[in-house]
Amino acid sequence: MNICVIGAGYVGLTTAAVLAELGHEVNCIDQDKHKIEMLNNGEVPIYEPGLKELIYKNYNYLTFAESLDGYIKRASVVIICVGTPSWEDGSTNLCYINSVIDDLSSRINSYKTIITKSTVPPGTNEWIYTKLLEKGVPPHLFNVVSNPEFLREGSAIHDMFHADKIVIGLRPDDQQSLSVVQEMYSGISSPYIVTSLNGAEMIKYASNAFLATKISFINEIARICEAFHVDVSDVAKGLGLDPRIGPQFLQAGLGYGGSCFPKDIKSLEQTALSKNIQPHILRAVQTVNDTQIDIYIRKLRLTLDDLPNRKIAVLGIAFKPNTDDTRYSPAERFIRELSESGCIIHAYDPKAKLDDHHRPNVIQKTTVNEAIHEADCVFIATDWEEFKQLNWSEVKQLMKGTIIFDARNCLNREKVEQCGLHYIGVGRG
Ligand SMILES: NC(=O)C1=CN([C@@H]2O[C@H](COP(=O)(O)OP(=O)(O)OC[C@H]3O[C@@H](n4cnc5c(N)ncnc54)[C@H](O)[C@@H]3O)[C@@H](O)[C@H]2O)C=CC1
Ligand SMILES: O=C(O)[C@H]1O[C@H](OP(=O)(O)OP(=O)(O)OC[C@H]2O[C@@H](n3ccc(=O)[nH]c3=O)[C@H](O)[C@@H]2O)[C@H](O)[C@@H](O)[C@@H]1O
Repeated sequence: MNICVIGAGYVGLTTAAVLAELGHEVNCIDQDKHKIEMLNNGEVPIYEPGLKELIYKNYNYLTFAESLDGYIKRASVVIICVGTPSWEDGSTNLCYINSVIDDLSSRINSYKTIITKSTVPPGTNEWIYTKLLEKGVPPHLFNVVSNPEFLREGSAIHDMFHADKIVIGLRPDDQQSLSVVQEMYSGISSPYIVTSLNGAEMIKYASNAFLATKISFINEIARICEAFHVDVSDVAKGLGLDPRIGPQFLQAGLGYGGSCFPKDIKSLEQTALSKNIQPHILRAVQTVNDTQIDIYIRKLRLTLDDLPNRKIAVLGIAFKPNTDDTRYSPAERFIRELSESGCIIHAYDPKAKLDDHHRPNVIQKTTVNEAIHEADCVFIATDWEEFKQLNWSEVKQLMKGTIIFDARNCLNREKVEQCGLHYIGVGRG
């Protein structure tokens, strides 16, 4: 098949590379000139494990361009993967989707299956269909399909090849799109969930909201555990063995971040409010998440006297391990809030860079040892494997103080304490 993927971000690039690997000819379009130049020069603008290799392997089946011109004509399938950020009030800003519809409408001259992979609120795909009709695209030349994406950054390629489901939302009279999508994904043996356009959009939001709820739930439980000197990791283990609950997404920590959970939960909240439905759970999930960092700053103040004159090594800047993505990263927010105390912060991350708007007392170091050197406290803000594998005797030698603050509960407490260091975790008594 000839497929046009619009948007060369985390989702668009992964989709393009995976579809090329499945044997399709894929044209990936992005309005960002710099990204396209990089891709055409053999560079990949984001860090995602295995992505560079998959793109190189399929270079002959992939093209990268700034404009849809020429590519739409050839494509039978168009996949929209542009960003859907939040407006100030939390509702979804559909300006990028809107501009794609404008770009597409004047170029559709033969039948296209238009698939939306971007996360969009219920009703958006119906609106896309109507908008294309209003712009004069004849109904026999297109159909609109909702195919939300469930990949996680850091394991995006694996998640796409081994998706636990492929969700397809169709218009009621659409008889042809399901077989088009099945042909496109042939090679991926995941179960299909076929529903309406609105149904597919809701499945995506409900999934992210449920996962975020699990995280805020365990973070609230961690607060209670702390007060009763109980280790929340034991509680999570006990909870997770119940098959009705499951073990995943019960890791207490600094709270959830990233480009999706924060915006998608806000968007679903606004969607509910637009229909006069009070989303009590969604509000509580956000309240817990928004206050999680404050708890750990307060704890740090209690643990270290004279915080303004201390040096803190913060390990981790990305919102989670195995990515360079810092969008809504709890680690970056923690660094920003902690820096207001005046203490010196030496930050380190294997892949992510601090943004340019930090105070002068925040310095990014290029190795973990440089960050730790002479530190009063080491604060684990992102659970990278590199931090879990640290040699704690060597860390002790390099540090000035002895406090290891494990804000992701990812370290082996005994190993840390055996080296004469003082371990503090999240909700671990
Ligand atoms: N990042 C993730 O892990 C996941 C993201 N999603 C959803 O997928 C969508 C995309 O997310 P990301 O890939 O993270 O975004 P991103 O911000 O990394 O990439 C979006 C790309 O679209 C391009 N773009 C915007 N308007 C355009 C236009 N009119 N024509 C051509 N290119 C245009 C931008 O230049 C950018 O490169 C969002 O709706 C997000 O919620 C869904 C599942 C996972
Ligand atoms: O819609 C999206 O964009 C994607 O959002 C998440 O994927 P992602 O944001 O890449 O990362 P997650 O692994 O879900 O982690 C999100 C945040 O929650 C935090 N988290 C996760 C799990 C946990 O137990 N505890 C916890 O604090 C992570 O540190 C991170 O900050 C979902 O897991 C994907 O299914 C979805 O496709």
